Amino acid sequence: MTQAPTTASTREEFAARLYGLRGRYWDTHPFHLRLHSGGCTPPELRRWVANRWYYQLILTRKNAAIIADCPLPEVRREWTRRLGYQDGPHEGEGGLADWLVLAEAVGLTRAEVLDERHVARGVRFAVDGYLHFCRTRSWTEGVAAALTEMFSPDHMAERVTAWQKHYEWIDPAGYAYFEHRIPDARRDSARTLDLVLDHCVTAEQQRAAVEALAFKCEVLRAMLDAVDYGPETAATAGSAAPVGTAVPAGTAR
Ligand SMILES: O=C(O)c1cc(C(=O)O)c2c(n1)C(=O)C(=O)c1cc(C(=O)O)[nH]c1-2
Repeated sequence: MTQAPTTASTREEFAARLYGLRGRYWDTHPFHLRLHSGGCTPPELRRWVANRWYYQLILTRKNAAIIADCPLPEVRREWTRRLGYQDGPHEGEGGLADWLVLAEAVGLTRAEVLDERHVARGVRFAVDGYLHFCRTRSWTEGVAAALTEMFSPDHMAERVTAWQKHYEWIDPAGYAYFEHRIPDARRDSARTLDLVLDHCVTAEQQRAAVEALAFKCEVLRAMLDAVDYGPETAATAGSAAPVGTAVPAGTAR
């Protein structure tokens, strides 16, 4: 890792340091590459969707933690908009509801998503780690961690195109989440970057912000490592192996 500067960067230099983490974003993780090239089986695609649910679930809580630490009314007012995004104004609306529509579109039942039976332990630890980070670090670090949003719109758009091409069996109603999220993420990420550039002005604050974004990239990649590893979860560990995963005796895994 390159050494952080000991003096504060200019606004432009600091923005370049944050953008410099682009290569660590999860779009180039081997699982995403396979997913977008049509190489995933239906159960693998379902596993991705069921595990991402766990990430969606903590977003409102981590945003509330950021607000709880922030002493500035103008920032709190702005970040508060995010609190309603996943939960929506009413039952059946908002990001979580859209994610459940996606889950059904790929062949999962709501019950098996809601009871988290497919959530891999590595996904749980990574996502819980992100929530813990936002609860215990400064609000500026929490906001900086959300800057993966700068990299996400193009990746989400590519996902929709790739899935429509390679997985025609997915019900198109499932794409509502991404259709809503892509324009919002484009708009929000520009504002999030301004907040970080405006409020991280010392060398130490800027170093912490860059590290927060790097940490978030690791959280996302760790989630995919766990999804890629296979279907074992707390619900299946120690019980008979799920169909199709049995390893013949004497075969190294
Ligand atoms: O589908 C994706 O690839 C993707 C990535 C990310 C991200 O980069 O963290 C988010 C989302 N989607 C998303 O839908 C979302 O609401 C979101 C919120 C945040 C955040 O950290 O505050 N990231 C993301």
